[in-house]
Amino acid sequence: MDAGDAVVVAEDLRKAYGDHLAVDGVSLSIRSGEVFALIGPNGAGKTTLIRALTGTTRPDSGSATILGTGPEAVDRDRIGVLPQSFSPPERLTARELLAYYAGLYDDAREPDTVLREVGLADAGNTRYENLSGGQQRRLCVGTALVNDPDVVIMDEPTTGIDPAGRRTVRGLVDSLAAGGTTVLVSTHDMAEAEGMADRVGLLADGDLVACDPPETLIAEYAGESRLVVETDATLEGVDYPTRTVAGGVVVEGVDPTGIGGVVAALEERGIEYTGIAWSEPDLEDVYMELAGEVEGVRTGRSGEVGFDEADVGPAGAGTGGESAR
Ligand SMILES: Nc1ncnc2c1ncn2[C@@H]1O[C@H](COP(=O)(O)OP(=O)(O)OP(=O)(O)O)[C@@H](O)[C@H]1O
Repeated sequence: MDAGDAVVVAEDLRKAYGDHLAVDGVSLSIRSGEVFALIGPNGAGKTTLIRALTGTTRPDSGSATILGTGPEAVDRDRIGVLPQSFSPPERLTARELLAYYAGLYDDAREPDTVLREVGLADAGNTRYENLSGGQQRRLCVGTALVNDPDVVIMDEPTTGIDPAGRRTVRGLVDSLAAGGTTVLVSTHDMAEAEGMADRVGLLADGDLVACDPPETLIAEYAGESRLVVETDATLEGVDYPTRTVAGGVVVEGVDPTGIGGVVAALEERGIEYTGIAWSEPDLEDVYMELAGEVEGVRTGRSGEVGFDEADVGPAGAGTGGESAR
């Protein structure tokens, strides 16, 4: 990447709380107009990294740069930030609240335009405290966009927002990026990250363990598309490698044209099954491959990760007591 093109830059950022290293020497560079999604387990360091990048926490070492300057010196008119925890004045209506934040900038957008964008056109006169949790979060997203920023940094913008609202936010991010805005978001929604981001960075234990376009990560870490047969039986005589997981058998290396052959083999051998599911590798598989074991360690249940999560994941990921890494 051309260094001059970089809009948000972390260089060897490090931040510890006591003896816990929350961010352990992270370097990344987000270019102009790029949508970058940060993913990773709870406590991985996403918020700490975002706070260091936006100047709300001081890193112990390393540097953060936004639009060519330190976060404390960046032109506030050019940046929109949505923190993970954000408590705006509760007694203001949605419209008043956007007008209040708009008033903090030299140049700002019409509150009603922003209300429409975040799907709150009908809630302009409702006090913040009387909005639902998801509506409040939508409004908070709006406050980050009210100054028409060049760089938008949002920590879990869609947490608490319903599926249709998530699509709205995703559409917003798409149109921001189409207009040249640089966007950094953190999210626990893998489909959202995969769908909206040009690049995804996965943080685990304060380390940026992977950072690439979603399709590159999927090709590298997510394994093959696979067929999951829900059965108690073992599958003999199927022309593909299989592995038994909780609740069924994963048939690997089948392409869609091979599904019929597998079903025929099951019928021929009288193998009972309750369902068959086809699964394409996706970013959730990447997550489970690179960070899935964290949950097993935390819960003391390594190797017992649920069927939906790891068992339908890449070959060898989190099943049968194997390490996910
Ligand atoms: N102000 C703080 N004081 C002490 N420890 C902190 C503080 N902020 C964060 N931590 C610790 O730093 C680590 C990283 O936390 P952080 O909030 O950055 O994680 P995260 O990836 O954003 O998690 P989540 O997905 O749950 O939001 C955690 O172990 C957390 O307990």
